[in-house]
Amino acid sequence: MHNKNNITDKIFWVGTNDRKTHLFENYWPLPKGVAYNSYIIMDEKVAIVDTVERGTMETYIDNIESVLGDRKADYLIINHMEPDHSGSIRTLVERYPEMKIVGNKKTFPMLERFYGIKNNLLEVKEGDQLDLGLHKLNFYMVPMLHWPETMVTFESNNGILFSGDAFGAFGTLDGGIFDDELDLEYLEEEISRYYSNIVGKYGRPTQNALAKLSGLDLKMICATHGPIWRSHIDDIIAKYDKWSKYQTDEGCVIVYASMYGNTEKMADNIARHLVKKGIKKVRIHDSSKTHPSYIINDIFKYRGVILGSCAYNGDIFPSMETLINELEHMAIKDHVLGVFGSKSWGGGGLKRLNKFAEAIKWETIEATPEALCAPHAEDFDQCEALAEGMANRLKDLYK
Ligand SMILES: Cc1cc2nc3c(=O)[nH]c(=O)nc-3n(C[C@H](O)[C@H](O)[C@H](O)COP(=O)(O)O)c2cc1C
Repeated sequence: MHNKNNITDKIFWVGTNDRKTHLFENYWPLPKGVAYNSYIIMDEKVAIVDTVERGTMETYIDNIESVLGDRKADYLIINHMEPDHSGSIRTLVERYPEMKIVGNKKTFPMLERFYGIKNNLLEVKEGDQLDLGLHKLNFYMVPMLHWPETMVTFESNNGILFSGDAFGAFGTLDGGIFDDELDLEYLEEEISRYYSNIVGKYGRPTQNALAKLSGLDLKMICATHGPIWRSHIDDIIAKYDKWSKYQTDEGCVIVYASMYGNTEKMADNIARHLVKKGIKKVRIHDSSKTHPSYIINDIFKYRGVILGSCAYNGDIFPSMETLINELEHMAIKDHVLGVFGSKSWGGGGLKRLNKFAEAIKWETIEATPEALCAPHAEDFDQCEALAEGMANRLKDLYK
């Protein structure tokens, strides 16, 4: 690394950008890549905070060496054991065998099982402090944000929170590392998509963590992915608060599964009536074309959700099955749901959507149109009734 990335005169970003990987966790698309952030605190004692995914390890080791020079690392702080952050631990341990590994009681069993490391451990618990000299590291447990062992590290002299995956984002750090150096408009969708898909299931633990950290005087938030927050701290905290309370705006996400266009026609008809009835923010997705991560991200934004599927071999169309499985698994709360479908004989799509409605326990709209082969006038009347029910409910909720 030719440029050292200073955060303060003694703290450095030594992370890496990954523009090669297509799918994060082998599932979530990365159109704008992802950064793995790691930090070094240079003091009487030297501490490294988190590591990077092993695929970018060579760059990472160069980055570390350009900051450390001949010095050795004294501590490695592990806020989170997921392999995109722990993947380089074994290499660091080989390089700095004296280095103490700092984690909590849930960190170390994972460290042993993943990497066979069981020596030189320093266990910390809630409220413990590690003194590096000028820098004091304070540890807070934030379980299930988004793993059981997750903790955060607060450097109290500079007001810097090393937050692990909390406040993270997809997207590489292109030329800058701070929020005010980067184009946040360009990254906006990647910030919310990271929250909704990676952290989104854990609304309650996120709320608990926000309450716990609310007393800290934060000057910077250094997450393990995405920008370092220093100019928009209040904004990102407000967003996390809103998202983790499942608060949404007036609007409706329509998702359809359609092979030959009949179910799609119904979706378009419903959208038209929604807009006519004053709902401006309408987003339509084809479940076979759009990855669930983008649909889930929209569902985290808007209160209304309308799902429609054709019947397929006695059941629902597979791409819609994938989406509703994921919604159920994530247990997203507080939406208004409408469902519709199409069939040519015994059906299957709408039946499955009705089962989903029971399981997810969202408020539902009464009209549930189901066309036989192609939608006809009476089906479009039902589509209008569904749109009207949704629009009225949304207008009522946001008046
Ligand atoms: C491979 C295949 C399997 C189907 N399976 C069923 C079924 O099990 N039950 C049913 O009622 N209709 C079934 N259909 C018919 C479609 O669900 C129906 O024609 C529907 O209107 C298609 O909607 P679309 O034009 O949006 O794709 C099937 C159609 C295809 C092509």
